[in-house]
Amino acid sequence: MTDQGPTAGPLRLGTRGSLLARTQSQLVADSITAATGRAVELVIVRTEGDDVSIPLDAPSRPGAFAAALRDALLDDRVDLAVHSFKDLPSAPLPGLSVAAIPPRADPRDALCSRDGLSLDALPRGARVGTSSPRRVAGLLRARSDLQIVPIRGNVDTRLRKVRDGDVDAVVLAAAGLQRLGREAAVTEFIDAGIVLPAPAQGALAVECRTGELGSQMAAIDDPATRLEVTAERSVLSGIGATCTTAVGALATWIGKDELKLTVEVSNHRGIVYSRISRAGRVTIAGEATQLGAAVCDQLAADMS
Ligand SMILES: NCc1[nH]cc(CCC(=O)O)c1CC(=O)O
Repeated sequence: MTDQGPTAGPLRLGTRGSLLARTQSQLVADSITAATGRAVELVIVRTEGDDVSIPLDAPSRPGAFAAALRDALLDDRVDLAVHSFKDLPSAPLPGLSVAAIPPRADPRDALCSRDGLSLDALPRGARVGTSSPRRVAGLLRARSDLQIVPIRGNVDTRLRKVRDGDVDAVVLAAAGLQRLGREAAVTEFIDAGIVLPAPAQGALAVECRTGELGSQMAAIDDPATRLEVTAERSVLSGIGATCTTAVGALATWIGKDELKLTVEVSNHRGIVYSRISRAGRVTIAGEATQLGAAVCDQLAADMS
C-alpha cells in the first residue's frame, strides 16, 4: 500500500444515505477533486443509525452512525468515509485515521419555528421538538415553561413537523440546514450562551485507512478547524461522556494562536452542573488536547 492509496479508477467515498450525508459527502468529493484532480465516486453505506425503528431511549450505541462506514473502510469496500464529526466516537479506531478536517461551517444550533418566532417570542408552553439532552438542557434553562417533544428523523422530516403543526419549533444544527440549502427555515441562530453546541458540531471528518491518501487529504484539511475540534473532543474522553450526556463544547479563537474553550455539562432538566471557559495558546494538537484536559480537571473539581 502506498500513501497514494488506490491508484486505478476513482476514489470510493463511503457515505450514509440520508440527503444531508450525501450532500456533505459530495461537497467533500468535489473539494478533493478540485484540490488533487482525482475523480471521487460516492458509495452509499446503510448504517444502524439510520434505522428509525430503534427507539431513541434504547441503550446508547455510541458510534451507531459511524460503525458501518468504518467497517466498509476496514473491508476495503471504500477508500474514504465522510462523517459528521460530532457523530464520531472519541476513541480512535486502530487502522483508521482522520486524514482531513475541512473548514467548519457554523457550529451553532438553530431554532426553526412557526411564524418566524424567536425563542423569546414562543408562546408559554410552546412545544419544541428535540431529542438531544444538551439542547433540552439549554432550552429549559432559558425557558422552563417549554414543552419538549422527543423527535427524530432527517432534517426535512423535522421541519415538516413544524409546518404540520405537530410542534411549534424544532432545534437543528445550523450547519446541516445550511449545507442542505434550508437556511431560510432558521428563525434564530441560538447563541452559544443559551445552547452550547455539541463538540465538533458543524465540522466534518474525512476518515481513511492509516497510511493511505494522507498527503492528498492534507490538501483539504483546515488546521484551525482541526485544533478547535481537537480541543472540544478531548473533553468527551476527559469526562467519559456518552452520547446521551448533555455535553456542550465550543472552541473559538480570541487572538492569533489563542483559543478559548467553553464546556458545559448539565442534566436534561436544565440544571447546569457546570460551565467553564478557559483560554490558552494553541498552535499544535497537543496544546489543544491540553486545553481540553485543563478544562476537564476544573470541571471535575467543580462537580465534586
Ligand atoms: N446527530 C445528527 C446530526 N449529526 C450532524 C448533524 C448536523 C451537521 C453537523 O453538526 O455537522 C446532525 C443533525 C442535527 O444535529 O441537526
